[in-house]
Amino acid sequence: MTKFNELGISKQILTALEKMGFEEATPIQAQTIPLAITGKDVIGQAQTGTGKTAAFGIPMIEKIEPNARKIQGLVVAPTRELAIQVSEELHKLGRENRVKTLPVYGGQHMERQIKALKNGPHIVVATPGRLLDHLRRRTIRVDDVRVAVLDEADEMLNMGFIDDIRSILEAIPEERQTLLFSATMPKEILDIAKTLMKNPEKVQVKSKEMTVSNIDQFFVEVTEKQKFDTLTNLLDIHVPELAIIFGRTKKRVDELTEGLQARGFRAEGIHGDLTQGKRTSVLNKFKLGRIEILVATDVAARGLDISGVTHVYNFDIPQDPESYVHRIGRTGRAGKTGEAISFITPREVPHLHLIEKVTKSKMKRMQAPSYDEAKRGLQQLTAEKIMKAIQQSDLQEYRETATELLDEHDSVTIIAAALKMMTRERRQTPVTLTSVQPVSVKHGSKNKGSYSQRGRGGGGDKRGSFNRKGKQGGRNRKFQNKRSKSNS
Ligand SMILES: Nc1ncnc2c1ncn2[C@@H]1O[C@H](COP(=O)(O)OP(=O)(O)OP(=O)(O)O)[C@@H](O)[C@H]1O
Ligand SMILES: [Mg+2]
Repeated sequence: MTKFNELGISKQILTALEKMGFEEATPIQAQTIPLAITGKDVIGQAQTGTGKTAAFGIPMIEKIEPNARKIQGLVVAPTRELAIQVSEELHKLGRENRVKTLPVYGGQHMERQIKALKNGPHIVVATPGRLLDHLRRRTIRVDDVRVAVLDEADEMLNMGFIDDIRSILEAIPEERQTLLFSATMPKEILDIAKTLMKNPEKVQVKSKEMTVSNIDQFFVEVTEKQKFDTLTNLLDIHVPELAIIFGRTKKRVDELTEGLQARGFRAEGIHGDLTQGKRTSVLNKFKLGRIEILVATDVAARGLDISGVTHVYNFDIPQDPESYVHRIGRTGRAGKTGEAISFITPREVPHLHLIEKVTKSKMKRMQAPSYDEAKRGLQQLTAEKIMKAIQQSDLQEYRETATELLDEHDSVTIIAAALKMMTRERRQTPVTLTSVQPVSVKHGSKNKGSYSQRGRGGGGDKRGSFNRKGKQGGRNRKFQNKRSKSNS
């Protein structure tokens, strides 16, 4: 257990941390902050949701000279939503120092962005494509950048981004400090990383598993055709506060979203083909709880920190074990608990074992629930609504009719009828999705079954004590626990 004031952090940031409700440093923060404050290049690897943002954010803010209206810190992140989130967290950390942060990402108005850049931000958090655009147009100057961070570093150094990242880093003066963070760091990516840094120190908060121990991991074996009904059954039984459902493709996400909406769930989809306005509004609705289900491609797999996500469903199992680690890491953050449920078709069983092997974790088998179990789950929900009405509403004007009904039938019959009327029969809306091919372990690689172009991930970290004032989410815990136990 490390206090922040033992880490050589300045007074203003300590005040900011206090205001954010952070009481103790997490292990990755305790181990990387003092090192990075001395100016060393650091590669930091620790499990999802363990505070890597502040681990690089605090040393970066320490290096900012607020009186100089120049970009002194640059963070590169793989998605727009993550850039926005990281920028917000850095803003909170740097508030007492009057550090200005700006997210810069694609899909935003170029002119507006250029104007904001002229306002003199100290830190820019950018997605690679848009950042390169600005560098080419000379609308961003990185000559004064002292600290550069690659968040989700293994993703940023992967095939899709590596050339952009090289160009970006080449534009920054060589005296810079470079910090790389991620929950996963496959060996070959680590080798590339070292070529971009100066004698980096690798800090790996070790643990047995790559995944977070307070996420309960399950798999359900289902045929492709059974997947959707199984999903809605599970949702009715689990009653997530907020859930993320990952689908393999954009089309899949669209179809899943429509299907869930047709069955009466408050669900919306997010993927790369939507306009930025739509992406932002869907994510905001989800954060506010106006929708309870976010259906997503891997665009939402990394870094996003949304409190209240109690369940992650892999409707389609991901190709890469790393992707599995990041996806399920959208729950069980900052010491909270969560559940991850992966759907596996019979042909994908070997792939399941590969993921388990690489991540060094185990998924427990969960039986696909029956429709009757799901209906009981739904009835419980209706029962909760009735209990709430008893507690919260004035029922006086309904009493007369109620008494009349009781003259005709016994109370159980009347309540059963009321429950039936208030409970939606999901299966009355049939939904058929376009089938997708099962994921397969690719043979002929030295890795005993490699997956896509990436390599194997390394270890993870140990979750340390994680104290934060604030609420633990979850609605109607009592009912939920009872139900999930009987079904998992
Ligand atoms: N010392 C702390 N005490 C309490 N809460 C913290 C602390 N540090 C960070 N947090 C909170 O924990 C949550 C997770 O942090 P963060 O998003 O930085 O995790 P991460 O390690 O980057 O995860 P990922 O690998 O998914 O990107 C955030 O809500 C953050 O504000
Ligand atoms: Mg992160």
